Amino acid sequence: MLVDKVPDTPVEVLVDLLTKAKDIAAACGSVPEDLKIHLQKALDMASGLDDYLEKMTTQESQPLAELYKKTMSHDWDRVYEEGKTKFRLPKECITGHVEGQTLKMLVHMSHASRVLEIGMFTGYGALSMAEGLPEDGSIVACELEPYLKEFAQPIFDKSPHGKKITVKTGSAMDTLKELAAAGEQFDMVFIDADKNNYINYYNFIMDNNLLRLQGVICIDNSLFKGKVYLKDTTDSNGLALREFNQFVSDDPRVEQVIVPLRDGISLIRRVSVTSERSLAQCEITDDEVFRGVKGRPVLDRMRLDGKVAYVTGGGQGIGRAFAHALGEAGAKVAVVDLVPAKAEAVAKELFLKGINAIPVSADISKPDDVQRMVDTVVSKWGAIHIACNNAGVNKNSASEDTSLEEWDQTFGVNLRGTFMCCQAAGRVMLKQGYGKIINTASMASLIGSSRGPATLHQQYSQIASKTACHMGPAPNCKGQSVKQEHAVPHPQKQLSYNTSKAGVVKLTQTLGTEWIDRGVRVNCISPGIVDTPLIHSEDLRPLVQRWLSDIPAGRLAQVTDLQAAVVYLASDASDYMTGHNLVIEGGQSLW
Ligand SMILES: C[S@@+](CC[C@H](N)C(=O)[O-])C[C@H]1O[C@@H](n2cnc3c(N)ncnc32)[C@H](O)[C@@H]1O
Repeated sequence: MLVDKVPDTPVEVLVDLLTKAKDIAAACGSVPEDLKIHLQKALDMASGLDDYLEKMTTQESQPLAELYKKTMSHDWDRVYEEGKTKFRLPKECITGHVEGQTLKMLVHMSHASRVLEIGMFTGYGALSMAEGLPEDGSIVACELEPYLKEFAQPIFDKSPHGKKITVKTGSAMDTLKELAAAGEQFDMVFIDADKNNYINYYNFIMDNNLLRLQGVICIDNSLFKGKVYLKDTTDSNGLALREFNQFVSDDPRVEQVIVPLRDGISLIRRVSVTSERSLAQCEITDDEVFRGVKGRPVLDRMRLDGKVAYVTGGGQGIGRAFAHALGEAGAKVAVVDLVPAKAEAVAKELFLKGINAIPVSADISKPDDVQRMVDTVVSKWGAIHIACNNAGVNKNSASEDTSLEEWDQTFGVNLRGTFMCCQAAGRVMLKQGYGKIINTASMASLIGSSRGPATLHQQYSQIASKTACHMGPAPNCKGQSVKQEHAVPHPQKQLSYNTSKAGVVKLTQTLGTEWIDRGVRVNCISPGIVDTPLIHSEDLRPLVQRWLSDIPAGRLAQVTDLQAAVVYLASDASDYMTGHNLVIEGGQSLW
């Protein structure tokens, strides 16, 4: 702790008072030794706290360290005397390391993507929060003094996170009015400016819905050196904060806690509008639309916390994306793949992200492997709530040349294998009285091949015969709905694949209706052409242009385009959906 500092927090005031008391005691011969020892212990206790917090808090980034140094070494009195700032700004205004890290973590933990700061000073808090934001997150920082924007900007520019910060100079209240008029909303608001206006900022934010549902307001200096609770306080800022804290504590729209970190940080959370206190004040239709089903707003109903899932073909491509999506939504995930190393690699990725995951190797065309997979998951986690049957193979050949071997192999995995997985997982789910099965079908279930000019057709047949891949759907063919004279040649000839995927849809529809009354929903996802490394091979590159011309969305699907669908179908939000084929193909099947 800096001894020459003006005491700025309750602990610093305490240290100051204890130091003075200790010095007096030391100078006075009649003070009992015990009292001196206790004074020293109290001083050690108080003076050690901030240093310890400082040391144990994750080190600040280089740009933040630079910003702190630049702020502390700047001659703020001179700046004021030269008329560059309207007010004399004490360098102690800065939030600093521990508080900056706290703000950054709050941004992270609240999953905020839009932040509002009222009172930026040299931007330490703004940059700390920016570091906690996702790449496309943003902060609006309000600051009265234009000089401070110029001061902070060069360091913002050095940080990869600086571009997330927009500084609005001028009166914060004017900026708030501007933001409200533009319909802006924020996930987190940090109020750290003129203390006597806190109550006005707070009320304006709440009354104009500048704070999102489930948003958080953080208030700096809410203990104001202890003056908020000391009886002899006459300081106008201390009194303003005291009144503010009381006002928030009585406000039925929110709940709050004051964390005694540094000079106090209040955390204020909008409570659900469905709280009895709030409801008493207005007339509303009090039903599940208003309150949410079981009190859960729609996005919460897509959470999968506590659920157990497996994903076959989880070692790469679509299956890997599904495994990540289900895990991110809260499920434990068994990553199943034919190739043990692939299952292990993806399970490891999930584990690194804090998701409980296990690898399972299984060939889903083999009944014993399928049963072992299901038994492994049940013995590990006691249930299967989500069965994601995604593994598949794709082979290409002209129908007149398709061998029975190719047909059987394709059906063995895509249809027979998917059936075996549905049956084995379904038996567990029927016993549980609950389950979500999501099969991967394909756009191929909807559309068929069309013929182009012979030369192109032959050329593409050769190229496309190399598109066979083990997992997930591969490129498909022209929609039946398109008249032949407009048809653009589509090269892939994959009768067995198309037919097997049409079978997956029928399997899904049949199981989906047969099992729904026992709590098991069965749906499938039909992806269009998915952008995989395979598609970018030299051989296949010429085909991509042709495919693109048939996709209204103007691009191939990314595996991430499919992730929300699997989470939705795995969640309670889709409980009334069964036997459905959810087609995600950028509109291709409609052209
Ligand atoms: C305590 S400092 C902010 C510290 C800052 N949050 C940080 O992270 O270091 C308060 C800032 O609020 C600004 N301020 C005071 N009154 C204001 C107002 N009415 N509108 C906008 N900014 C204001 C001051 O110029 C000062 O820079």
